[in-house]
Amino acid sequence: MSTVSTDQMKAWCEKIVKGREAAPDLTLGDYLAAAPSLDSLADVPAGTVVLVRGDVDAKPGDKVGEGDIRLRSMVDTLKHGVEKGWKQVVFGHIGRKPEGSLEKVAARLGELLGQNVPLIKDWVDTDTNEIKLSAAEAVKAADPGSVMVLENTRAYDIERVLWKAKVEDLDALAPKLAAFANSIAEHLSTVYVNEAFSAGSLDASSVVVPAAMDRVALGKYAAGEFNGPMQKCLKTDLAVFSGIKIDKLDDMEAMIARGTIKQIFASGSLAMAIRKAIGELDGKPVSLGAAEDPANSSEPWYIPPARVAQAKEIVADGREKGITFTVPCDSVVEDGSVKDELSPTDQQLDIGPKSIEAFSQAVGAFIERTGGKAVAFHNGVFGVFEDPKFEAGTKAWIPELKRMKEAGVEVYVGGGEGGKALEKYGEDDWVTHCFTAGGTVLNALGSEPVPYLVALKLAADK
Ligand SMILES: Nc1ncnc2c1ncn2[C@@H]1O[C@H](COP(=O)(O)OP(=O)(O)O)[C@@H](O)[C@H]1O
Ligand SMILES: O=C(OP(=O)(O)O)[C@H](O)COP(=O)(O)O
Repeated sequence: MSTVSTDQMKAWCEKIVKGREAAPDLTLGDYLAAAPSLDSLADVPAGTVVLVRGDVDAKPGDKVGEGDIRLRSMVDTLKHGVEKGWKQVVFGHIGRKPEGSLEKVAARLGELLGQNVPLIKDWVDTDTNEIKLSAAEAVKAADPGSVMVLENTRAYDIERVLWKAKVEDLDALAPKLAAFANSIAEHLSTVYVNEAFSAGSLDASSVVVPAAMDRVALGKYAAGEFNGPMQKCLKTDLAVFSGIKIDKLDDMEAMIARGTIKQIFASGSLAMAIRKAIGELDGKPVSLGAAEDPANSSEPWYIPPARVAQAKEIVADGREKGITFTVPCDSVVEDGSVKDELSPTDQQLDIGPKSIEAFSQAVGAFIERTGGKAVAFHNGVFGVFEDPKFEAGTKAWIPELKRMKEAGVEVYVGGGEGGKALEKYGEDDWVTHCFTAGGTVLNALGSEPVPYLVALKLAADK
């Protein structure tokens, strides 16, 4: 059994927390080449306990097929383990809060696998961060070929301690994280599979537990997504960035640097930074309204001056490379009215009708220019689409994806809210492929490595 010392854990976590900074030259391809495949575990004998970090953040509906796409993504890997006679222990998070339960998820996994999938509710001693012996006994007593689920990892603080950790915090955190990982290795297993494609946060179950494992592997679904559709997206011609997370500008920069993008559509709240940048470059000042008022600096839609400066560099550099930028020219504000220019108190919550028309025309021009021989990647939503008052931009955009696909364009949709909008306003077959993950896809295509791939590489390199 592997045991990780506190110093080793500290060094491990430092690499995880630093991400790209720790290994600036590594690409997605390097991480994928390093991550062992499920087939590499062919010699693991029947009866072995195998940990599966699962993509269990799902809300199963009444029927199979509803709200369980991430659970279905795990079926091939889990069936493989059942056939091998492994005792598989699925663990992972549901939602952001500690209260979420995996009860429905375990039941739906049972339906998908055609076998009883029990939930082990109480499995970490919160004083010591070690595995409770009752949970270890339950796993030991399970039959070969069984599948169990451990209750929501985020119920325990240890799962979340790296989320906001800085390198200087690691002295205090390393002993606790080492205790957790070592206890899992001692009482559950040292064989670990990651089949949690969307779990891109710094959860201990994704990025720390591999430190104490003897064998690790990337699940079949995740490997297929990274090696298949993701590779197409790495060569996208058109990138659509939308939504509220302004740090997507970092990903835009990284994608542009890869050299294939010829056209960018920016929409939603984050597009305001690009719109202002274009205004400044072209001598036509643009107001961001409430989004540029420092009084709102703690709001998720606040756009700091540094982001406008970054957007200016992106646009100036992009134009030199021949990239065209399409951004909204009007906005829907809080009271539902449409404005070309925002007053200092207006908050932009959707794009207006002129912008909808402009994006549609730009899609037409893209299809004409490429003859449909192109790849398009879409991320995010064009407004607060959950509220009918602010859904028009997103609702009108989704059929444009269908239009592109029908013209021959390969259309990929990053999961997250963009995926939800496709579900709400379109059909699966309107696009070539919709990912089951939002953040992970942007990490893989953008500026930061996918944390769990970093951990699998570190484990494989041990
Ligand atoms: N002005 C806005 N434009 C777009 N989305 C917004 C805006 N204000 C708030 N949002 C919210 O941001 C979320 C989508 O943005 P984001 O989280 O960046 O997308 P994703 O989850 O696809 O990465 C949605 O819930 C949306 O309602
Ligand atoms: O829903 C998820 O990702 P997504 O919103 O990026 O698609 C994953 O469960 C990750 O969730 P997290 O962002 O709470 O770590």
